[in-house]
Amino acid sequence: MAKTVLIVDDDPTQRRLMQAVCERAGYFVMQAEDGEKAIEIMRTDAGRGVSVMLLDLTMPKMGGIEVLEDLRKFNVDLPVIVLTAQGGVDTVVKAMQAGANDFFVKPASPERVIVSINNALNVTTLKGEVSRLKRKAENAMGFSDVIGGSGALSACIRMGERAAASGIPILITGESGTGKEMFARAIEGSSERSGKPFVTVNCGAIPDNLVESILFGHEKGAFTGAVGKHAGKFQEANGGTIFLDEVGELPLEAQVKLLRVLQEGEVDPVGAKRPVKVDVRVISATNRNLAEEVKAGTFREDLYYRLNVFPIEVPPLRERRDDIPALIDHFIGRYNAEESRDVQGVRHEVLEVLCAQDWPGNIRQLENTIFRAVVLCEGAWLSADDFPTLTAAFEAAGVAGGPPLAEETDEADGMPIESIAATTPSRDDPISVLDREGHLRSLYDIERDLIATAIEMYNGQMSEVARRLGIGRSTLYRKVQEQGIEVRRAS
Ligand SMILES: Nc1ncnc2c1ncn2[C@@H]1O[C@H](COP(=O)(O)OP(=O)(O)OP(=O)(O)O)[C@@H](O)[C@H]1O
Repeated sequence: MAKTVLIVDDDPTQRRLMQAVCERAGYFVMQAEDGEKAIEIMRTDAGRGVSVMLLDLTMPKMGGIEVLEDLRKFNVDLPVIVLTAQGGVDTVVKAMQAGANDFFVKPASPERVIVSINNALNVTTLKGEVSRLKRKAENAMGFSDVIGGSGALSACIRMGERAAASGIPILITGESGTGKEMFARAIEGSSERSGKPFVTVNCGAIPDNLVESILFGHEKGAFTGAVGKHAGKFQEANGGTIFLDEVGELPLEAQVKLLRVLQEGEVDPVGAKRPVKVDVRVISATNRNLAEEVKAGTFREDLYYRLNVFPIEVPPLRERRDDIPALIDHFIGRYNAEESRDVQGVRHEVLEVLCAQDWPGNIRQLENTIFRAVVLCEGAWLSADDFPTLTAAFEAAGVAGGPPLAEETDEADGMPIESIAATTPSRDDPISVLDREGHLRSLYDIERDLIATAIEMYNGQMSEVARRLGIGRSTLYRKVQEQGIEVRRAS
């Protein structure tokens, strides 16, 4: 999703110029004609969508420094880039002291403006990523780290929040990669055990003969190879939480011992004379049907009831497709930060195909797909070419790869532009409202054809195109960007 820039300037010409520069780089734009209006916007819901502010320092009524000071009282994080007519050191120092992130002296080149905005956004993303990793390292992740607001996920989050408020044993079920461990971490981070140890055990990955010693510990010499005393995962997790992933894979003997830990709150290290008291919250997870395992005799019924006191089922991604755009945005931000890349988002038509996939490997698969796409991407927006494993899906949807969006220009720059959309109709082929089977085409498709036709008819004169279509130029640029209408300079 494109980020939004709020332009605050009392000069309408400056605002229009900046708007054109930002929109050409793929940003959404909001405008405020004075400082008071800017503060008003930032205090509303619309302000929450703003990612960076371009702020003129010299304005009547409320100057830029005053705006900054006011803003920092309720929003310390928003990156603010100040514009000044005079490059006096004093003014710049004052602005930086008031919390500006960067400055430039007017008139600035479009490249300078965009580099400054991109840098500010990259710093925000990096800060977010650092704080997420810090929370993870400190076992203090919360439900705000769980991305997605679909109905299916929200219900799960509400359950998780309730469970976090008590010490009740939780069984998280769901397909592989749906985020079961992430939920377990969010539960611990939202509970009074936040910041305490969080120990993950993949029960399916431990050899049968070592399960007991790894979970419950052993004394020196308890068995051949036990050269030293070992505390085991439960003692390691003392005071915090143990996450037993794939709990259905535990051998029956270990299941008996686990039941004892849950009932008595103590572990029996192998070869030890006395049990050891532990205070551990148990969260277990499985992608198997444990009730079936109980019927088949491979999982103890008493342990099943003990673990399954508070079940939470994390739905597969295909049942919460509404979450896909936000997850993609999140992963683009993460991999931009990790790989020092500057990908802005996904082209609209590409996003549609991504949302339509079933993602059998769930969020893990989506995450890895975005990681690879960010590394492959050569432009600012992820295109079909960046998803080589989904070529067939893009072909079936009629989505072509193609070069990255070229920089647009308009009549103000004295350079005509021409637009070529995959579906651009010619002038002799008026836009049809019906498809080949005689059914109504979607509004989206008709609109895209109309815009492409208008750009072609009016030779890329964007003001004229916008006027003819009866929409603002910023809306026109946004639609061109969103609808993947390729725009390139005429030769
Ligand atoms: N809601 C979410 N928001 C952001 N990232 C998520 C979300 N859910 C899962 N992830 C990410 O997806 C990846 C897989 O998640 P996780 O390991 O929690 O899944 P799992 O269900 O425990 O998988 P498995 O069953 O294979 O162990 C992780 O990198 C995790 O950070």
